[in-house]
Amino acid sequence: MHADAVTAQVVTVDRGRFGCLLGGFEATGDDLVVTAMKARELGRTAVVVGDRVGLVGDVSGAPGSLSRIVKVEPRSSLLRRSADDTDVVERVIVANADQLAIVTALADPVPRPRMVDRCLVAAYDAGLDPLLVLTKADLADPAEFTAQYAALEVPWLVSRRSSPEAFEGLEEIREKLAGRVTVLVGHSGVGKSTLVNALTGAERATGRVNDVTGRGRHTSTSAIALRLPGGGWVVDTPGVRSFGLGHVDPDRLVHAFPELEAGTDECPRGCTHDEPECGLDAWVADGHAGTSGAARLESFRRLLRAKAGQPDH
Ligand SMILES: Nc1nc2c(ncn2[C@@H]2O[C@H](COP(=O)(O)OP(=O)(O)OP(=O)(O)O)[C@@H](O)[C@H]2O)c(=O)[nH]1
Ligand SMILES: [Zn+2]
Repeated sequence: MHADAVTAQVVTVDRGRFGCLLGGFEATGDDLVVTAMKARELGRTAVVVGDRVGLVGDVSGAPGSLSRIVKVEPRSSLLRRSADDTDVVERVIVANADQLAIVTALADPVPRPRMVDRCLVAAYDAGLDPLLVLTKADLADPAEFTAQYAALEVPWLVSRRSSPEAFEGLEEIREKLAGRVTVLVGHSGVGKSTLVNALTGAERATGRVNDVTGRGRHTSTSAIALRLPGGGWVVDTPGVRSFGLGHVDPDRLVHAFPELEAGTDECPRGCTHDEPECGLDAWVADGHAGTSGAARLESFRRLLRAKAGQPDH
């Protein structure tokens, strides 16, 4: 069936219309993005940015042309979220990414470690390598923040504005993103748009993918893929404002806290890790989880409670 389908990869989703890059992310040469809709035979199968798809029909990309997605290839990874922590219904955001860059400002707005922890859980759940990108290092010293994640061994990079138009740290960030598909998530105001513009700027000037995908017109979109001039792709997530974790099994939550996970050997059978008998308090008190162990244990327990629909205490 559909042996003649043309291979493409989804770069935008907008109200039932999918922007599909012919040849996929690896394609070189002139990018041709074709507009497509889902074929009826796909039923309720979700199609998201990053999905590798098969297209039939008009794949000319001519204005007004519309082709049909008849096939969605198996995914190597899938970034998901739920509407809130008690909602088990998941929404898929991005398929086939390699890396999740959690963009956090070091000041203005102040970093929110619990939000970072939440994103780390989403990364581990999705099978993506986490990366912390700390912006606005011109306003605050990164040392205090990075100390909190020292025990975790999550790689981190820093950027700082050195003049109204120039940023330092971009080269290291480019190197880390080169050849990979990286999803960027971050709270409003952390400088994510500034970063995306700086990273993809050269490409934008020559107007290729951005011309076709027209970022400005897609303010309602949850994700959009943009080519990096040095190879690789970034997926911006302007519409993702929260990371509900209702779909993540509580038993798997602890994997996102590797410096705590080893301590669960000391727990009673069936421990919820939020009860007086839990072995993690002693594990942290003995210093096994580093200097930020207590804060991370508190963060872990807040997530457990949020998932159980319990208020924080
Ligand atoms: N001092 C300083 N300011 C920065 C830096 N990066 C970005 N900003 C500023 O921070 C503000 C927010 O940046 P944006 O890029 O719009 O932030 P955003 O994360 O995309 O926020 P939304 O557009 O609300 O999603 C802007 O005024 C930027 O000029 C930086 O490294 N240092
Ligand atoms: Zn426990």
